[in-house]
Amino acid sequence: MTSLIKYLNQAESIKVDDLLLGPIYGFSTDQLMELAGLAASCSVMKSYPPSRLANKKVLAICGPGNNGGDGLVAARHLVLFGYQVDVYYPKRTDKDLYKRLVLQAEKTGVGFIDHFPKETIKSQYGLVIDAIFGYSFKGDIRPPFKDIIADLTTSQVPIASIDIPSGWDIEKGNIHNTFEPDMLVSLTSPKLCSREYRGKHWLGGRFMPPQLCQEMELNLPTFPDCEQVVDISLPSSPTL
Ligand SMILES: NC(=O)C1=CN([C@@H]2O[C@H](COP(=O)(O)OP(=O)(O)OC[C@H]3O[C@@H](n4cnc5c(N)ncnc54)[C@H](O)[C@@H]3O)[C@@H](O)[C@H]2O)[C@@H](O)CC1
Ligand SMILES: [K+]
Repeated sequence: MTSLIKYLNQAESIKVDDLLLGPIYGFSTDQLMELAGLAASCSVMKSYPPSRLANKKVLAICGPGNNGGDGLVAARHLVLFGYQVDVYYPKRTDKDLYKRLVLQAEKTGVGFIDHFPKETIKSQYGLVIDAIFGYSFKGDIRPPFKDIIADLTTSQVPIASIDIPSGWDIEKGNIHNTFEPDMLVSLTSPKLCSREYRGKHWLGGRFMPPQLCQEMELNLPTFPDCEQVVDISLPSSPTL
Protein backbone atom coordinates (compact mmCIF):
# COMPACT_ATOMS: atom_id res chain seq x y z
CA MET A 1 0.00 0.00 0.00
CA THR A 2 2.38 2.72 -1.24
CA SER A 3 -0.25 5.43 -0.66
CA LEU A 4 0.34 5.08 3.07
CA ILE A 5 4.09 5.55 2.98
CA LYS A 6 5.28 8.56 4.89
CA TYR A 7 7.25 11.08 2.85
CA LEU A 8 9.88 12.63 5.10
CA ASN A 9 10.87 16.27 5.48
CA GLN A 10 14.52 17.19 5.96
CA ALA A 11 14.45 17.11 9.77
CA GLU A 12 12.73 13.71 9.82
CA SER A 13 15.23 12.28 7.31
CA ILE A 14 18.11 13.37 9.54
CA LYS A 15 16.33 12.04 12.62
CA VAL A 16 15.88 8.54 11.13
CA ASP A 17 19.60 8.25 10.42
CA ASP A 18 20.56 9.75 13.78
CA LEU A 19 18.39 7.15 15.52
CA LEU A 20 19.84 4.30 13.44
CA LEU A 21 23.37 5.43 14.26
CA GLY A 22 22.68 6.13 17.95
CA PRO A 23 22.82 3.85 21.00
CA ILE A 24 19.26 2.53 20.67
CA TYR A 25 19.75 0.84 17.28
CA GLY A 26 23.54 0.66 17.11
CA PHE A 27 24.28 0.75 13.37
CA SER A 28 27.52 2.20 11.96
CA THR A 29 27.82 4.55 8.98
CA ASP A 30 29.82 1.93 7.04
CA GLN A 31 27.02 -0.58 7.44
CA LEU A 32 24.27 1.79 6.38
CA MET A 33 26.27 3.04 3.43
CA GLU A 34 26.99 -0.49 2.24
CA LEU A 35 23.29 -1.36 2.41
CA ALA A 36 22.33 1.92 0.71
CA GLY A 37 24.82 1.40 -2.11
CA LEU A 38 23.80 -2.23 -2.53
CA ALA A 39 20.13 -1.24 -2.76
CA ALA A 40 21.01 1.46 -5.32
CA SER A 41 22.93 -1.04 -7.45
CA CYS A 42 20.04 -3.55 -7.27
CA SER A 43 17.57 -0.92 -8.44
CA VAL A 44 19.85 -0.06 -11.39
CA MET A 45 20.13 -3.74 -12.26
CA LYS A 46 16.33 -3.98 -12.34
CA SER A 47 15.70 -0.86 -14.39
CA TYR A 48 18.83 -0.81 -16.57
CA PRO A 49 20.24 -4.34 -16.92
CA PRO A 50 23.63 -4.37 -18.71
CA SER A 51 22.00 -5.57 -21.94
CA ARG A 52 20.07 -2.27 -22.14
CA LEU A 53 23.20 -0.16 -22.15
CA ALA A 54 24.44 -1.41 -25.53
CA ASN A 55 28.10 -1.67 -24.48
CA LYS A 56 28.09 1.78 -22.97
CA LYS A 57 29.47 2.39 -19.51
CA VAL A 58 27.84 3.69 -16.33
CA LEU A 59 29.07 7.00 -14.94
CA ALA A 60 28.60 7.51 -11.19
CA ILE A 61 28.99 11.12 -10.11
CA CYS A 62 29.78 11.29 -6.41
CA GLY A 63 29.32 14.33 -4.19
CA PRO A 64 31.20 15.34 -1.03
CA GLY A 65 28.95 13.71 1.62
CA ASN A 66 27.38 10.36 2.40
CA ASN A 67 25.29 10.39 -0.77
CA GLY A 68 28.61 10.34 -2.62
CA GLY A 69 29.67 7.42 -0.42
CA ASP A 70 26.54 5.53 -1.46
CA GLY A 71 27.60 6.15 -5.06
CA LEU A 72 31.07 4.72 -4.44
CA VAL A 73 29.54 1.57 -2.94
CA ALA A 74 26.98 1.26 -5.76
CA ALA A 75 29.74 1.61 -8.38
CA ARG A 76 31.63 -1.31 -6.81
CA HIS A 77 28.57 -3.57 -6.72
CA LEU A 78 27.65 -2.67 -10.30
CA VAL A 79 31.06 -3.85 -11.52
CA LEU A 80 30.38 -7.14 -9.73
CA PHE A 81 27.00 -7.26 -11.50
CA GLY A 82 28.75 -7.04 -14.89
CA TYR A 83 28.78 -3.32 -15.73
CA GLN A 84 31.72 -1.16 -16.75
CA VAL A 85 31.69 1.76 -14.34
CA ASP A 86 33.54 5.05 -14.13
CA VAL A 87 33.33 7.37 -11.14
CA TYR A 88 33.72 11.13 -11.23
CA TYR A 89 34.41 12.28 -7.68
CA PRO A 90 35.56 15.91 -7.86
CA LYS A 91 35.36 16.96 -4.19
CA ARG A 92 36.93 14.29 -2.02
CA THR A 93 37.22 14.29 1.74
CA ASP A 94 40.13 13.14 3.84
CA LYS A 95 38.02 10.81 6.00
CA ASP A 96 39.26 7.24 6.29
CA LEU A 97 35.85 5.78 5.38
CA TYR A 98 35.88 7.48 1.98
CA LYS A 99 39.50 6.60 1.26
CA ARG A 100 38.65 2.96 1.92
CA LEU A 101 35.60 3.14 -0.33
CA VAL A 102 37.73 4.55 -3.16
CA LEU A 103 40.36 1.84 -2.63
CA GLN A 104 37.72 -0.92 -2.55
CA ALA A 105 36.17 0.44 -5.74
CA GLU A 106 39.54 0.68 -7.52
CA LYS A 107 40.46 -2.86 -6.50
CA THR A 108 37.10 -4.12 -7.83
CA GLY A 109 37.66 -2.56 -11.24
CA VAL A 110 35.87 0.79 -11.06
CA GLY A 111 37.58 3.45 -13.20
CA PHE A 112 38.09 6.96 -11.79
CA ILE A 113 38.06 9.94 -14.15
CA ASP A 114 39.35 13.39 -13.24
CA HIS A 115 37.15 15.62 -15.39
CA PHE A 116 33.47 15.77 -16.25
CA PRO A 117 33.13 14.25 -19.75
CA LYS A 118 30.91 16.99 -21.10
CA GLU A 119 31.63 16.41 -24.80
CA THR A 120 31.56 12.60 -24.76
CA ILE A 121 29.02 11.77 -22.07
CA LYS A 122 26.33 10.68 -24.51
CA SER A 123 28.59 8.52 -26.69
CA GLN A 124 30.45 6.90 -23.77
CA TYR A 125 27.82 6.38 -21.12
CA GLY A 126 24.41 4.68 -21.16
CA LEU A 127 23.46 5.72 -17.64
CA VAL A 128 24.49 8.32 -15.07
CA ILE A 129 24.17 7.56 -11.38
CA ASP A 130 23.51 10.75 -9.51
CA ALA A 131 25.13 10.39 -6.09
CA ILE A 132 25.87 14.09 -5.70
CA PHE A 133 23.58 15.27 -2.90
CA GLY A 134 21.21 13.56 -0.50
CA TYR A 135 18.95 14.86 2.23
CA SER A 136 21.48 17.37 3.64
CA PHE A 137 21.43 19.53 0.47
CA LYS A 138 20.35 23.11 1.15
CA GLY A 139 20.13 26.42 -0.73
CA ASP A 140 21.54 27.30 -4.16
CA ILE A 141 23.80 24.80 -5.88
CA ARG A 142 27.45 25.77 -5.36
CA PRO A 143 30.46 25.05 -7.62
CA PRO A 144 31.69 22.70 -8.89
CA PHE A 145 28.32 20.95 -8.81
CA LYS A 146 26.37 23.88 -10.27
CA ASP A 147 27.94 23.36 -13.72
CA ILE A 148 27.86 19.56 -13.42
CA ILE A 149 24.12 19.56 -12.65
CA ALA A 150 23.50 22.06 -15.47
CA ASP A 151 25.42 19.80 -17.89
CA LEU A 152 23.50 16.72 -16.72
CA THR A 153 20.24 18.58 -17.25
CA THR A 154 21.02 18.94 -20.97
CA SER A 155 22.97 15.69 -21.44
CA GLN A 156 20.10 13.44 -22.67
CA VAL A 157 21.68 10.47 -20.88
CA PRO A 158 19.31 8.53 -18.58
CA ILE A 159 19.87 9.43 -14.94
CA ALA A 160 19.29 7.30 -11.84
CA SER A 161 19.34 9.33 -8.63
CA ILE A 162 20.20 8.02 -5.19
CA ASP A 163 17.88 9.21 -2.40
CA ILE A 164 16.99 12.60 -3.89
CA PRO A 165 17.45 14.08 -7.36
CA SER A 166 20.51 16.30 -6.81
CA GLY A 167 19.69 19.98 -6.96
CA TRP A 168 16.11 19.46 -5.80
CA ASP A 169 14.96 20.97 -2.53
CA ILE A 170 14.29 18.05 -0.16
CA GLU A 171 10.81 19.30 0.58
CA LYS A 172 9.78 21.54 -2.34
CA GLY A 173 11.24 19.53 -5.21
CA ASN A 174 12.67 20.84 -8.47
CA ILE A 175 12.75 24.56 -7.67
CA HIS A 176 15.93 25.25 -9.68
CA ASN A 177 14.57 23.63 -12.86
CA THR A 178 17.31 21.05 -13.03
CA PHE A 179 17.07 17.50 -14.35
CA GLU A 180 14.25 15.11 -13.45
CA PRO A 181 15.84 11.65 -13.20
CA ASP A 182 14.44 8.67 -15.07
CA MET A 183 14.84 6.53 -11.97
CA LEU A 184 15.04 7.28 -8.27
CA VAL A 185 15.98 4.97 -5.42
CA SER A 186 14.85 6.43 -2.10
CA LEU A 187 16.59 5.15 1.02
CA THR A 188 14.73 4.00 4.15
CA SER A 189 11.75 6.26 3.35
CA PRO A 190 10.98 8.58 0.43
CA LYS A 191 11.49 12.31 0.91
CA LEU A 192 8.78 14.93 0.40
CA CYS A 193 10.32 16.12 -2.90
CA SER A 194 9.47 12.76 -4.49
CA ARG A 195 5.79 12.80 -3.61
CA GLU A 196 4.71 13.50 -7.16
CA TYR A 197 7.76 12.02 -8.88
CA ARG A 198 6.61 10.34 -12.11
CA GLY A 199 9.67 8.27 -13.02
CA LYS A 200 10.54 4.76 -11.87
CA HIS A 201 10.72 4.90 -8.08
CA TRP A 202 12.36 2.23 -5.93
CA LEU A 203 12.64 2.12 -2.18
CA GLY A 204 15.78 0.61 -0.63
CA GLY A 205 16.84 0.10 2.96
CA ARG A 206 15.66 -3.33 3.95
CA PHE A 207 17.12 -3.21 7.40
CA MET A 208 14.83 -0.90 9.30
CA PRO A 209 14.09 -2.05 12.87
CA PRO A 210 10.29 -2.39 13.32
CA GLN A 211 10.34 -0.28 16.48
CA LEU A 212 11.91 2.64 14.62
CA CYS A 213 9.39 2.32 11.78
CA GLN A 214 6.59 2.48 14.33
CA GLU A 215 8.08 5.39 16.25
CA MET A 216 8.43 7.44 13.05
CA GLU A 217 5.14 6.14 11.57
CA LEU A 218 6.92 5.23 8.32
CA ASN A 219 4.37 2.69 7.01
CA LEU A 220 6.95 1.01 4.81
CA PRO A 221 5.78 -1.48 2.17
CA THR A 222 6.70 -5.15 2.30
CA PHE A 223 9.80 -6.09 0.32
CA PRO A 224 9.31 -9.10 -1.97
CA ASP A 225 11.18 -12.36 -1.05
CA CYS A 226 14.84 -11.46 -0.52
CA GLU A 227 14.91 -8.28 -2.68
CA GLN A 228 16.84 -5.19 -1.55
CA VAL A 229 14.36 -2.82 -3.22
CA VAL A 230 10.61 -2.51 -3.63
CA ASP A 231 8.79 -0.65 -6.39
CA ILE A 232 6.94 2.41 -5.06
CA SER A 233 6.35 4.12 -8.42
CA LEU A 234 3.10 5.97 -8.92
CA PRO A 235 0.64 3.93 -11.00
CA SER A 236 1.16 6.14 -14.06
CA SER A 237 4.96 5.76 -14.08
CA PRO A 238 6.76 4.25 -17.08
CA THR A 239 8.01 0.67 -17.04
CA LEU A 240 11.79 0.82 -16.88
N1 LIG B 1 19.14 6.40 5.33
C1 LIG B 1 20.06 5.59 4.83
O1 LIG B 1 19.83 4.43 4.54
C2 LIG B 1 21.39 6.11 4.59
C3 LIG B 1 21.62 7.30 3.95
N2 LIG B 1 22.83 7.66 3.55
C4 LIG B 1 23.05 8.71 2.57
O2 LIG B 1 23.48 9.86 3.19
C5 LIG B 1 22.82 10.97 2.59
C6 LIG B 1 22.97 12.15 3.49
O3 LIG B 1 24.35 12.38 3.59
P1 LIG B 1 25.00 13.68 4.18
O4 LIG B 1 24.24 14.11 5.39
O5 LIG B 1 26.44 13.41 4.32
O6 LIG B 1 24.77 14.77 3.12
P2 LIG B 1 24.68 14.84 1.54
O7 LIG B 1 25.39 13.71 0.92
O8 LIG B 1 23.26 15.09 1.24
O9 LIG B 1 25.48 16.17 1.20
C7 LIG B 1 26.22 16.92 2.11
C8 LIG B 1 27.33 17.60 1.39
O10 LIG B 1 26.81 18.44 0.37
C9 LIG B 1 27.26 19.76 0.56
N3 LIG B 1 26.19 20.69 0.18
C10 LIG B 1 25.01 20.89 0.82
N4 LIG B 1 24.28 21.82 0.18
C11 LIG B 1 25.02 22.21 -0.89
C12 LIG B 1 24.82 23.16 -1.92
N5 LIG B 1 23.72 23.91 -1.98
N6 LIG B 1 25.77 23.29 -2.89
C13 LIG B 1 26.90 22.56 -2.83
N7 LIG B 1 27.18 21.66 -1.85
C14 LIG B 1 26.24 21.49 -0.89
C15 LIG B 1 27.64 19.86 2.02
O11 LIG B 1 28.63 20.85 2.21
C16 LIG B 1 28.17 18.46 2.31
O12 LIG B 1 29.53 18.34 1.91
C17 LIG B 1 21.45 10.44 2.34
O13 LIG B 1 20.70 11.22 1.46
C18 LIG B 1 21.78 9.08 1.81
O14 LIG B 1 22.07 9.12 0.44
C19 LIG B 1 23.84 6.61 3.73
O15 LIG B 1 25.05 6.80 3.32
C20 LIG B 1 23.73 5.97 5.04
C21 LIG B 1 22.45 5.26 5.06
K1 LIG C 1 21.43 12.16 -5.32
